[in-house]
Amino acid sequence: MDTRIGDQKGSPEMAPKRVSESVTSQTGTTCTPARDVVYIKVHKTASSTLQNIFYRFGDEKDLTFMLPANGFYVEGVDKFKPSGVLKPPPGKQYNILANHARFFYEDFKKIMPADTKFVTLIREAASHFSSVYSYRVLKRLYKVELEGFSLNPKFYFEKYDLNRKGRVYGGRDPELYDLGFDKKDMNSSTKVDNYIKFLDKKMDLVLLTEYFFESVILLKDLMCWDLQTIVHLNSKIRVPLGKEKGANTLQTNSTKADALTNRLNKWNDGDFKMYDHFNRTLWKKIEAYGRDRMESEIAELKDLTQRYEDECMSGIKVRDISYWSGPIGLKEYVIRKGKEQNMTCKRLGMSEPEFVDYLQKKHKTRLQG
Ligand SMILES: Nc1ncnc2c1ncn2[C@@H]1O[C@H](COP(=O)(O)OS(=O)(=O)O)[C@@H](OP(=O)(O)O)[C@H]1O
Repeated sequence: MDTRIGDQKGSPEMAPKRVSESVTSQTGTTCTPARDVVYIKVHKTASSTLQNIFYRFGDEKDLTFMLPANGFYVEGVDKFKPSGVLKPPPGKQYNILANHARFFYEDFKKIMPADTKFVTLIREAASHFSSVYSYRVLKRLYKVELEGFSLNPKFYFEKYDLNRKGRVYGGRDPELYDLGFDKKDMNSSTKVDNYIKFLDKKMDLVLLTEYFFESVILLKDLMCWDLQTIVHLNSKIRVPLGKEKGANTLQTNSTKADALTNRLNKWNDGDFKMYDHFNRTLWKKIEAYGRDRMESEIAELKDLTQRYEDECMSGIKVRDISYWSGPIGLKEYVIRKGKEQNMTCKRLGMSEPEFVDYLQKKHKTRLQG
């Protein structure tokens, strides 16, 4: 396999493969890379790390993204709002949705090509909730720190959140909410169970944050992609700033932390159940894929990623987001001098806001013909 870190403008052997080119796997089977995908980007699940993979793939191949007309969110709280997204260029159909959007299966199914794959990424419930609580500074909404909230979540939820309407939500079972489940039904275990069954039927793959490497290898297999496509650098890694270090984050290795985790899991019992279900299905898929094969591909992916990082990046910087999200920053990458025009490096190093802005501009240029 040619793993040179190329630039689209470089010599032919360095150019990324055309979409229609087939890929031969290590087991010798041949397939044609899929290019139509709806990725439901659930908040705080490492979703930006995964999004960068879809963005790079689609941008390299000049595919058509379903992009918000403004900002990062595909609008629609109860139903999809077509006016909130940029239209496809004349004669084109959308290929990829990889922005935050609630899961409106029927609407997306109608607009996307027939062979579209549906995928999502979810995270273990308690650490997810704690990440959401910190990032969205939910102590401002609930007027209490995470620990206090966890002692009586129903009270705070019903007082401050139940009747609020909005795309962004962190009250109870936020992952199920992003995946389209109605927050008023969170109390019904039958409805939760049925919704998990529905997701199981509609999703071609549910990735798990905690097994990110295994998950992206399965994604590669589902999409018939090569290893380069799933190289990734981690995005939105929180860096505490100032003296509030550690506030509202889930500490590990203490009885107090275990008790908090248990309370958060209990409160988010829908997300907990959903994770448990898809944890089992993921491991079945890993077994079917072959553990040895999985391990060796993960090792190869890690090596390759390290090569990309060494060749493209000279270090990291911290984007201060304390103006809205409390005293935290997000880790971002600094492109090595001389690599600024190398599209492979540029795409890999772009943060979500930079990439969305770049894709929106590119899309609008295509709309003008
Ligand atoms: N590869 C990989 N594996 C495991 N965890 C990872 C990975 N990449 C990012 N992260 C963690 O994901 C959190 C950010 O999630 P998102 O990118 O979904 O955030 S956002 O919704 O787009 O704001 C954030 O978690 P918290 O620090 O707990 O908030 C990141 O540290």
